[in-house]
Amino acid sequence: MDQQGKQDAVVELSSVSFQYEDKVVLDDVQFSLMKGDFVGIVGPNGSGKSTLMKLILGLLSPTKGSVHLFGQPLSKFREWSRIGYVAQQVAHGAGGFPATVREVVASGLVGKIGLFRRLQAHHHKSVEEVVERVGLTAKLDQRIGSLSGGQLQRVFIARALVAEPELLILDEPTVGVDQESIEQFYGLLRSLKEENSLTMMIVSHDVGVMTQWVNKVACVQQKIHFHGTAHDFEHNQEQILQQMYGGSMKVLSHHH
Ligand SMILES: Nc1ncnc2c1ncn2[C@@H]1O[C@H](COP(=O)(O)OP(=O)(O)OP(=O)(O)O)[C@@H](O)[C@H]1O
Repeated sequence: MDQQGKQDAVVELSSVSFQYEDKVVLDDVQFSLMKGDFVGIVGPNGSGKSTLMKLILGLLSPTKGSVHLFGQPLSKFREWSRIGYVAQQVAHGAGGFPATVREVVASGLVGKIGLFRRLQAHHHKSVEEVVERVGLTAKLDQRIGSLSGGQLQRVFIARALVAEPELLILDEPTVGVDQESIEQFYGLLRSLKEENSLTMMIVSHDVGVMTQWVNKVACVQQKIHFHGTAHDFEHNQEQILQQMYGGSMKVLSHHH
């Protein structure tokens, strides 16, 4: 990659290997995420997708190779508020949790303003604006336990966005969300991405729907089996998925 290319890389993994004790999970992986990309990560269960994300989030360090975030090596990187993360949700896991939408979204500011500082008026305003943006103003002071799976997911997106990250990483965000809400959810992600010039990375098992919305796809199974445009993925997907899933996978495509 040339120098200009490197400067535009939000994430860059060079020859990265990772193993848990004696189990090799990622082997000599090259992966880059360029500014403005919306990348979908595809791979069978246990193929290393979450591990890849944890390496990018600095939760794990590579056994070999290097990770660069916004052009800086992982070991030096401190600007974690530039990265927003929406973790995998256990469907309706928030059931009895007593916090309100406002409180959960405000908790996304902790990394930026510190745990024990009080929220200022402009922080409250940011919370209200982002809640409005995800269409939940009417629920602002309701407990999250009373929300549907799709609404809850939007609360977690708002929490990740309130600190104004440049990179948003989503792990299986559509689990427990009904089909109609999934389409709306991707539509919302796309507009948020455009409005905020976000770079996004999403892991989803729902390959047929996800690949309709992203512009790049990376297929992970210990190695990166494919890393290219969603268009090229779509044209070669039978072959790519056959190679990764051994023929046990059928993809249902949705066209808009
Ligand atoms: N803390 C750990 N200690 C040991 N092995 C682990 C640990 N975490 C994950 N693994 C193993 O590493 C491999 C890759 O796991 P990873 O969670 O990255 O896969 P994944 O592609 O995200 O899977 P899924 O689609 O099921 O979420 C799996 O075989 C898993 O069992």
